[in-house]
Amino acid sequence: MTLALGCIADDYTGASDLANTLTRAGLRTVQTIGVPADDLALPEVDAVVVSLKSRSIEPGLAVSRSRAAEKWLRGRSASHVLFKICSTFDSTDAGNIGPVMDALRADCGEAVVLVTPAFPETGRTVYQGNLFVGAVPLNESPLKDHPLNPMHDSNLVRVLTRQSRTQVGLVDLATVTRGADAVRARLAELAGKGIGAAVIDAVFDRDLETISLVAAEHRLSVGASGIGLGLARALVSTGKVKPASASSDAGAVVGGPAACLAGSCSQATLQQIANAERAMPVLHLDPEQIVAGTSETERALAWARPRLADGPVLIASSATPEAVAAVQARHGRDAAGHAIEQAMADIAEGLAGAGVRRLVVAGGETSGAVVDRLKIPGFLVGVEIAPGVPVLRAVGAEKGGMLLALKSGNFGGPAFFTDALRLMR
Ligand SMILES: Nc1ncnc2c1ncn2[C@@H]1O[C@H](COP(=O)(O)OP(=O)(O)OP(=O)(O)O)[C@@H](O)[C@H]1O
Ligand SMILES: O=C(O)[C@@H](O)C(=O)CO
Repeated sequence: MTLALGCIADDYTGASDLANTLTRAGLRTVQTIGVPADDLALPEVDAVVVSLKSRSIEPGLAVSRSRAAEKWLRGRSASHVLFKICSTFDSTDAGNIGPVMDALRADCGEAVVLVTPAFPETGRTVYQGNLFVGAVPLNESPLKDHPLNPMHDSNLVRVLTRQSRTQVGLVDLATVTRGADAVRARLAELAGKGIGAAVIDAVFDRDLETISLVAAEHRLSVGASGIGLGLARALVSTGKVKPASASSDAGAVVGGPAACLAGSCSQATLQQIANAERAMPVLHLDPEQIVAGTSETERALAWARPRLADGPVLIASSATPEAVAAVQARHGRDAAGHAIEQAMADIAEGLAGAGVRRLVVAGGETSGAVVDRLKIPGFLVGVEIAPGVPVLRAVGAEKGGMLLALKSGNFGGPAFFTDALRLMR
């Protein structure tokens, strides 16, 4: 396999967002869960997105897993590797964006790494190094209340400086607007000063196209699906990849029972759950019971099993920022998050055992726990449900053919769950 583009994603929903973007731009793309095992049969593709669950783990572990993924991708001739992070730069001052970037930069000998989480299609833009979510700076957006990585600073030069060993510079919008040569000159200037990473402004897709023409000449970039789109377009426009048409359907019909699981506590997901109440039975889990280790999982499965024959069900742990803060105050942020993720994985396993073959999951960490438990090694990308969320068809012997949708917390319209199930036939 010879790859035109290698990608390492720090969570599974982000990986499917990127795989969707690359597929839509004409790259044959597969999403793998972790570094693929030698015996996993992969189709001939232009891009592989290796999904890691490395956004909120201990930085040393995030670094070692990312390096292993990079080694695998470079071993398949990927001259450029995109480290896919969240378009809202989800991370803490300890990492993991900076430490992973530093390690991958050292491995590939890059002088200065281009960094931009801009993804205009979903309202993420960067100006003067400040990340905006829609009309508001990151620190005023709902991300200030994220259960695992609350974001309190919109200035990415500052945020990345706190995480990285290298100095961080800025390529501003005025430079990007002057074109690729101006960006090259600015990067050379930064590299000359020993600055190893540059946050780059981008407001429109055309800015990302300019940035990506330059990024494609480098070995490494860090960003979200916006730069992924730019890189894909650069590969197609320079003739390095012959564009493939995106598949127009999700493949063979799977049928059978369907279910939705929500562990995301984002405003978007809370609204989508409220909307789903009108379309399907919804069970709200009790986080206190989960953390206390009682039989909340069995209660959920006993509730779901008799209902599955009548149509889809939704099981949610999602709660308001105030309720999340109360649970975290009592049990600790990581302990609560981990216990709830594992409960979701238990429930997913039980649902699959009850015959569910179509599963929608909301939340990156939640999706990671579920997909790991189901032991799915990778996905082919089907139709797009909403920007950044495709229908995924599992590959591999055990769960092959099963359909999933892994929704990033903030993505999708109010009717996301019913939209997804309509396309997952
Ligand atoms: N009621 C709750 N109280 C406390 N923590 C919760 C509750 N429900 C879910 N969680 C935890 O909150 C975290 C949500 O993270 P997750 O990545 O799944 O969603 P997200 O951050 O909205 O999605 P994304 O990363 O795709 O943007 C998980 O660790 C989950 O277990
Ligand atoms: O970039 C995004 O916003 C998403 O793909 C994501 O990573 C959310 O977890």
